[in-house]
Amino acid sequence: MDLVSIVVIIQLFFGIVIGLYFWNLLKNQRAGKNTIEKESEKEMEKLRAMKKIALTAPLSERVRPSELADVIGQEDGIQALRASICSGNPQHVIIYGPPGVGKTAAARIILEEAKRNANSPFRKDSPFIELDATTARFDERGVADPLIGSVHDPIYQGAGAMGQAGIPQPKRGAVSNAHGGVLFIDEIGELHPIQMNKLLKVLEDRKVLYESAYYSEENKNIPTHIHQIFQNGLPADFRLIGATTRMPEEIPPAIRSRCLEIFFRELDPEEINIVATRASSKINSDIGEDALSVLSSYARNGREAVNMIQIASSISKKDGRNQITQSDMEWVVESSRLSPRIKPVIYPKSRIGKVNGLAVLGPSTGHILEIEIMVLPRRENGKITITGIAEEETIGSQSKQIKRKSMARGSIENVTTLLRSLGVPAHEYDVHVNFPGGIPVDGPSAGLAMAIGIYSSIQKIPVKFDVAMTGEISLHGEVLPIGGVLTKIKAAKQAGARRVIIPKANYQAICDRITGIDIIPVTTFKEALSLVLDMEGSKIAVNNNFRSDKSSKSV
Ligand SMILES: Nc1ncnc2c1ncn2[C@@H]1O[C@H](COP(=O)(O)OP(=O)(O)OP(=O)(O)O)[C@@H](O)[C@H]1O
Repeated sequence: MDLVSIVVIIQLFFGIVIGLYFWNLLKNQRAGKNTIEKESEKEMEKLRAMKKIALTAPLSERVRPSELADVIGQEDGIQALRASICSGNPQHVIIYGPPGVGKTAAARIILEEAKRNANSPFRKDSPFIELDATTARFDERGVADPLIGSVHDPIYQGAGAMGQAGIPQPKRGAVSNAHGGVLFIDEIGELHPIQMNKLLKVLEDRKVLYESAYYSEENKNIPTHIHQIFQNGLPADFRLIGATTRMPEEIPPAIRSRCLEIFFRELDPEEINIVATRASSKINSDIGEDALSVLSSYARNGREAVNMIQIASSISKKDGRNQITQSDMEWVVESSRLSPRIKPVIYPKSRIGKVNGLAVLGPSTGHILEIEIMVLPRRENGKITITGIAEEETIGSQSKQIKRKSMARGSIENVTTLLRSLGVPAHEYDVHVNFPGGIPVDGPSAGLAMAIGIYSSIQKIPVKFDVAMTGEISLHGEVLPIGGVLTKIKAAKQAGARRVIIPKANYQAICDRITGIDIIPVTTFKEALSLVLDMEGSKIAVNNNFRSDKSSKSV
């Protein structure tokens, strides 16, 4: 055998070995593919079977408002939402409000309403993308970010054909999915500060810019669309609607300044009843007045009302009835351990050292705040005790927080100095100011009420029972503006006050439209004093006082 034949045989041998190797590889690949296909077919079968099973939709879904008119009691908020989203130039929006009062419901409907306006930049197919900030977790390395999107680098397993070719692949996030439409972020106040900063950048640029160490402009393997995305960004031009149960001060100022701020309020019992009646009719149940009255004294919001109806109707239907009775509802209250909704009302009699202050709880819920003050002749230096307030408060955003001494405490020191300067010897007394009711009060807006209360206690003149008041007080006796004045006026009216004293600087044209309560703007403490002291009651009070407390000093 010559050398050539040997080489040919060796070549043939290696040819056969290599051929067998690739044939085997191909066979394995085919077998693998077949197995995957078979496996996938089995899983698809299971999925199809799962899809056929469906329980009835929860009542909360069946009664979800489908148009804005179905959202009860939020007329002011909805008007503002319409103005900001349905115009020819829609704005970003943040909706503040307590839980379960229709924020999400209204946000879900508003885009459809905007599309009906011929001048709206939203198109018929503009998307509505929803994201819950409490679950939108992200990876600090940018591997996965449901809000902004991320880059799938070729180092990751399962990067597919592109990954094997060393190509980084941008993955769209909610901001790009919402391009041309609305991005609704529920609980926007819970967004991680890094995500919030990235969102601000997207709002500014109206596109998302991606980076990857694996991207190179020179890489000819990278497809054109990926070059485009890395070089020009991925479009993300949308209008943001954020919803939050937090207070405006807790939301980063940078996002607030880019958004129109809208407030949804707590529903009152009559509105809760409307939500509940609609919910029961959706499930073909009747509900009587007495059952409704139990429901509305416990349900604090629309969601709670719907849930209570759902449970009560299950009980009645189990007994073969279509009528939800009072005892069904009482059973729901009892078994769910619900505590009654307290409706604060003013005390019906003028008293010394008792003043109706006003507070805002949460972003848009007002409360009447009975403040009680007692003065006793001082033992030493004139002690000031203040109870029922927050001892210190935290201000700022998640990224930067500052703790400071309670402003209510600081404000009472201003009050006693002011009273001394007006010739009222507050320093000759130990003063105790109490905010009963278990709500930790804070902020300077009770200053006016405290000053009136201390004056009343020292001079033994009762404060009119049907007047409520709010305002910060300066050392020179000016009544300074405060926040949430409209919410406070409504709370005063609901509690039965006939007059409400507010700082003049807070008076707005809208106040003229509020009926059922006199709104009196003041600029000074003295002005307020002349309006709220019950001089009629004072003679009786002074006489009583001398009988009961001979040791207290008369001034
Ligand atoms: N003002 C309302 N009018 C009619 N139905 C309401 C209203 N508020 C709440 N509901 C009912 O309660 C359900 C929950 O309301 P929704 O999710 O809109 O509240 P939310 O304010 O967004 O609360 P959260 O802050 O907890 O998300 C709605 O689907 C609806 O059935």
